[in-house]
Amino acid sequence: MSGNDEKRAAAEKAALLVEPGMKVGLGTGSTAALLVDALGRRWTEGLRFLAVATSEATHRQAEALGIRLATLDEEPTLDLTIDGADEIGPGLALVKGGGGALLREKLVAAASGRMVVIADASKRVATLGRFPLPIEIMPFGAETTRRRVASLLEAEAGRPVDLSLRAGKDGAPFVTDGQHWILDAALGRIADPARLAGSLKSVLGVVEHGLFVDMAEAALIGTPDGVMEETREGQARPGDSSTCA
Ligand SMILES: O=C(CO)[C@H](O)[C@H](O)COP(=O)(O)O
Repeated sequence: MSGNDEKRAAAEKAALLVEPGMKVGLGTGSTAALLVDALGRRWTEGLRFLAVATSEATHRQAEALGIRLATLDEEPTLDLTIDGADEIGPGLALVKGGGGALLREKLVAAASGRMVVIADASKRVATLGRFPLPIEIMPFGAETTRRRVASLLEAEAGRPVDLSLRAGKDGAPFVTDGQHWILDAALGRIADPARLAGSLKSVLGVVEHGLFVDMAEAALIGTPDGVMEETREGQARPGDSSTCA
């Protein structure tokens, strides 16, 4: 089974969690795109629900499939958000933001009764930090913010941390849907995600970071042996989407 097959299997399983009349947050990224495709097929078959997208890209995809969409301001309370992740660590702590949508992803997940993560098996890690941590910052005074973040991370890691401004395809800074920029921090290991999350939030100029702690309730992870469901408490079992509540 390839990584893409694993993503697809997890996404198809998660699509079965959506029930008639639900208000659903739709994530961003290649795994979330497979979910939106699966939900588009369910919509064609007659399932009716309301969706809030976590990015302009997901909004466009869902709109093209005919799925009914609202903004988070129109629907500030959602039943369920299903989203991908760059890393899934113990307690379902996540690193997200590889696709640059972390701010809207966090706002939508926080407005949801539950968040379910979908991913291929490569995303499961014993300790977060192998994937560079995205940190969304204000473009104004970006260099001053970068220096503040660098000194915080150096103090946390006990060594200088490589902190790069994410570039878009044209080489200019990558601009998020919220018109912000992103720093990617190569931490290697995040010993205490909750503590780092709190520290980063207090840095002037930081808009948001890609650590999602105590947000995901369950993960559906595609593996060569099928989709495994993991809960925040760490129980893993073969995925039965009907029990993923
Ligand atoms: O956080 C995200 C986007 O901001 C994505 O969920 C994350 O990058 C995973 O993407 P993919 O499903 O393509 O591996």
